[in-house]
Amino acid sequence: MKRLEFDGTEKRFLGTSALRELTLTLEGDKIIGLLGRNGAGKTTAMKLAAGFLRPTAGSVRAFGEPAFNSLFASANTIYMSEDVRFPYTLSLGGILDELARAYPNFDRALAGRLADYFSLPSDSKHAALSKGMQNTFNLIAGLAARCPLTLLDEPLNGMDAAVRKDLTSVLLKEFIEAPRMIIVSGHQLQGLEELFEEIAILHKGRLLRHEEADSFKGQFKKVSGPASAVSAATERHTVILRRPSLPGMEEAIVELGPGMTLFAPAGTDLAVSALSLNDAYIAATGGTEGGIDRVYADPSGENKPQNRRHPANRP
Ligand SMILES: Nc1ncnc2c1ncn2[C@@H]1O[C@H](COP(=O)(O)OP(=O)(O)OP(=O)(O)O)[C@@H](O)[C@H]1O
Repeated sequence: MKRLEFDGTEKRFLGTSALRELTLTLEGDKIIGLLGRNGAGKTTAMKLAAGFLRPTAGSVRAFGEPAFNSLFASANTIYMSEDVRFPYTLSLGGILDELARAYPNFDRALAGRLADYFSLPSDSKHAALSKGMQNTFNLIAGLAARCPLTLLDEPLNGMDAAVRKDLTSVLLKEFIEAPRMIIVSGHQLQGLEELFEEIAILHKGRLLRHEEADSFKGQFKKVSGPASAVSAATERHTVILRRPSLPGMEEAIVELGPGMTLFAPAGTDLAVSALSLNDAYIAATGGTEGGIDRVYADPSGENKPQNRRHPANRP
């Protein structure tokens, strides 16, 4: 049974198209990164998957059933984000008790231990917590529910570095302890990138990429060295960003053509290095030569991006 299927899914809000013709099938127990810049459509896709929104056109199916209005799908799905609010009258402990009643796999004891570890007192009110603490609590609750389809919308927003590091470990431990499909959205990966087996990138409401994280990452390289050597080495690839570094030197980020590789020729000063998943995804969704430096170097705006072939540059 397919866990989650978007088929020609469109979602419009009055005049805005949040998602356009999204066709994407996700299967199996794995941690999947749903990536995209601000406004790409990640939250909309997650809320459609959770059955909170009805698609304008096309369909969204979870566990083989329409996600919207399916009791079976909603009993097996949990969506968490920093915007999820709980009844004001309940304490944190009370919220965990209620969630344990709603979700059959909810590990109430573990949720309590995690809440203690992250200094979230059982008798506190959710609304009285700081933003980062609210999001920490929401993530604990979302993971302790152990739902077969777990949707975490920007789960590390607002957390300090130490909490982020701990919660990244919690996410991995939880996945190992109770394998499920965990979809994590974000525009800043904040250390989560090592967890992703698969990624889907949304860009301006459309699916830009869907593939294994390692294979995606391997398609991008950073090339730096003398300008002429950088030009020669990158001419057969899609140049995403190119900028001067030291005098006479340049650095470029390229996307390799299918089946192509790029090595620094022996005896040259050219350096070729891999990109992190975070940088590769930014490159894939950036697509303007020169990056922010171009704005400062060319105040007239006449020197428009040259790389119109890049998918991220399509209107
Ligand atoms: N309820 C709404 N009413 C009107 N427009 C909306 C609504 N929800 C989302 N949008 C629009 O749909 C588009 C996609 O928004 P969405 O929140 O899904 O993106 P996102 O990728 O999650 O962005 P971010 O990373 O900034 O949270 C945006 O242009 C947004 O303004």
